[in-house]
Amino acid sequence: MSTQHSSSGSISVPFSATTGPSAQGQKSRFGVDSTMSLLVDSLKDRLLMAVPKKGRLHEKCLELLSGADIKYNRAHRLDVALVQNLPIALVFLPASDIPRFVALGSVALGITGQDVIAESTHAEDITQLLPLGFGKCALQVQVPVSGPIQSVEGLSGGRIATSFEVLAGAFFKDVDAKLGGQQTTKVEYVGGSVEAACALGMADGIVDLVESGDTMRAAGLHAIHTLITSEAVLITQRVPHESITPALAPIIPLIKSRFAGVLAAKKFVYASYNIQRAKLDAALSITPGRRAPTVSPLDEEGWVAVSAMVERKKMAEVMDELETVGAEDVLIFALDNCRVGV
Ligand SMILES: Nc1ncnc2c1ncn2[C@@H]1O[C@H](COP(=O)(O)OP(=O)(O)OP(=O)(O)O)[C@@H](O)[C@H]1O
Ligand SMILES: O=P(O)(O)OC[C@H]1O[C@H](OP(=O)(O)OP(=O)(O)O)[C@H](O)[C@@H]1O
Repeated sequence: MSTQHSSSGSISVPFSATTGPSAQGQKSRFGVDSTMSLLVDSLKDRLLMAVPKKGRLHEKCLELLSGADIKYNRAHRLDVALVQNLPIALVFLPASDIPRFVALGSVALGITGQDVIAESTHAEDITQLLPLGFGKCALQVQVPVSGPIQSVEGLSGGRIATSFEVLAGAFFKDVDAKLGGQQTTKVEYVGGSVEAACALGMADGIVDLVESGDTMRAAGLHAIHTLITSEAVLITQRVPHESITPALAPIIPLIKSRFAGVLAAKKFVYASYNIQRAKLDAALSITPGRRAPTVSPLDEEGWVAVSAMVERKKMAEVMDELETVGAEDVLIFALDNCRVGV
């Protein structure tokens, strides 16, 4: 879908709504059909938040919204959805367009990858509010495992295929300059399936994202340098846009705080156990809690109950150690949500 966007602070009307056939057959004098004009009206008092409409980040974003109790109905084919329980409208956009929409103030908040922020020309106008712990990957220079070139210096003067022409261009400009500036590396844009470029003879190396490395290895490539690492982040404008009224401004920290709660609930579990008071010090050194553990007397002489937050990834190890020091009735509870920061 092609989208008009403006820096006016209000969401632009999707292009198809102004030019395509009206769903209701009824066009306003501005050429916007009545359904869309109602939608545009209802956006006026809402904070706009951009969410990747497809790709690697989409599903994870929907899970995050659900965890943060952001409820909405998205009509079929419509890229705007009104949130039912907060004055927010979600705008579904390609991840790579979100930095621009946020930087220009067309939307107040957005979720996208740090890689596409770095690749955009708007990085300086964007504040990263919260890393979200998913969409983790690295932008790497890759070459054929058995090829003649095995260093970034060796690629200087050659051909590079990438979807990240800004970052790759700047990187190889630097490499060329360090080698005396006699040769220029040619960085060419490829929209997807970048890994095929070397095998097809159109590039000596590529710059692309790597997570598990499966795609890279399947193409007979390996990484020889990392340009940046990336994960999904919640972003806003560096200088808040005028459309963010005093009534809407508190929504930004509210969303950040809700998202942080969802992340913390995934990161921690709640441990509870009983132990003899004589063995308490040893147990507390295993479960110090985030601030301090809760210790309550039990209705049995010499025994206490302890509860504390424990990092989920250390859960099994902590249970083993607690058992060793004499803890009994060790229980672990998953957290649905919490507010403890991450
Ligand atoms: N393999 C991966 N593992 C984890 N995160 C990734 C991976 N590939 C991409 N990402 C993250 O997801 C973002 C979107 O990538 P994706 O390829 O899904 O985009 P897309 O919206 O489908 O765009 P395109 O139209 O280029 O395919 C990337 O900018 C990056 O932050
Ligand atoms: O290291 P891996 O876990 O294999 O992931 C890396 C792949 O993921 C991304 O592409 P994606 O599959 O999103 O599709 P694309 O090639 O169309 O961009 C990226 O461009 C790599 O191709």
